[in-house]
Amino acid sequence: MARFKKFSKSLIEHFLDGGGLKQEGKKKEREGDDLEAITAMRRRVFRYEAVVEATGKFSPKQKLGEGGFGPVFKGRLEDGREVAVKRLSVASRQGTKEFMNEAMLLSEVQHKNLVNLYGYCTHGDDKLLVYEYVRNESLDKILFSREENNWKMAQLDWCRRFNVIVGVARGLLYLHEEAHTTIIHRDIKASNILLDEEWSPKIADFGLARLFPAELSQVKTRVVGTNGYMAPEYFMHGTLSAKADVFSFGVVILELISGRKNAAFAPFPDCEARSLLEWAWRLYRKGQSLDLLDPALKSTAVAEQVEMCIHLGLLCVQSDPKLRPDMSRVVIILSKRPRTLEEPSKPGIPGPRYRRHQGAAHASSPAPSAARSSSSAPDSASASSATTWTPMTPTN
Ligand SMILES: Nc1ncnc2c1ncn2[C@@H]1O[C@H](COP(=O)(O)OP(=O)(O)OP(=O)(O)O)[C@@H](O)[C@H]1O
Repeated sequence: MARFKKFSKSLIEHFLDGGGLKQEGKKKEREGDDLEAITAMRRRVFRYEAVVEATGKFSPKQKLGEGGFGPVFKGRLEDGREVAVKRLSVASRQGTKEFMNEAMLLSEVQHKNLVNLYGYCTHGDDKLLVYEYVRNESLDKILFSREENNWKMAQLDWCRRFNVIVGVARGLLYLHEEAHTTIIHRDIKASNILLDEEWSPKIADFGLARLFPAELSQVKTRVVGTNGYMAPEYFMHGTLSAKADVFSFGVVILELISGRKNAAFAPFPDCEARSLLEWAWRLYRKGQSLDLLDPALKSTAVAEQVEMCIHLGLLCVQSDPKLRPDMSRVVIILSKRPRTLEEPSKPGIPGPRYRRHQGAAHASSPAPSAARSSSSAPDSASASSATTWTPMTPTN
């Protein structure tokens, strides 16, 4: 942890200084560390012209999508590698420091269930992140835009969906407990889970991730997140712990099983629930969990596994973060499939990308991410008529 802090700070200073090495007054050991780190970093710095060429001058035809930090373009580098280039929009108000933060985090963090950052570059106001291109793109496109993704949807049978659950769990465990420092993703959702050519999941978008001091169990911080996935304690009070990711992961499990988007859940005949989580909970209590199943999974589902995953999903989305399992327990549950699991308590109500307005300090003009977000009103169950809601800005 200490090493990473030192590493980050010195590299940010180096780049903000236009590359000048501040060697004066630094200890030899630190100089060695810095030089090693800078060399590693330089290897990852792309020429702007190379990125422009790879993406066909950021051709709209090569645009893969657009998130809170700006558009993402598909490209091919001179050496043949396919890449996804995230062009951070100037209007996103993300500063050079944050850009460096994401770039450094990702280049340090390597796991088969995390998207690999090949490199990055800056050019004037332009800041670009160059990622490996993940062939089957994001889970949300497959699950929630089925018509355009018919073929991919047909490939996403139960066995593959189960593997996605397991892979994302492993990726998150790595971030929370195994990486050189604890990293809370903060924005786990279907659009941040990419699927490779073998349908293996890779967690994307560490733009919201922050270094999280291992010695603290939780910190108070600004709230950033996405409609339908945010843990209630995080969006209501800004209380962030790894259990916020566990909550979002639970939402993803239930979306994968039902094929329904939590944020766009609309009650249907005979469904009294107002949200996907409530629906899953009610079915579970009636012993009818399997009714949650996406009809597209009927022929491939393994009933016992599906039931266990629904149970696990409900444990993850419990209102009280202390009751949610941590990711190491989640991975154990998924691999050992214990016969008995504790009863889940009522699910929490996920927050939108907005938070309760608590005075002038929180008032800010809508950030592009919030403005573009499909979220609209806060969840009715958690909103009071006297409450106003402020769009969240990206972390800075
Ligand atoms: N490495 C990648 N490989 C393939 N497709 C990608 C890659 N990265 C992003 N994409 C595609 O680009 C789209 C936009 O990605 P991005 O991460 O910017 O936004 P998002 O996750 O949808 O939203 P937000 O930034 O608000 O969280 C994704 O939905 C995904 O389909």
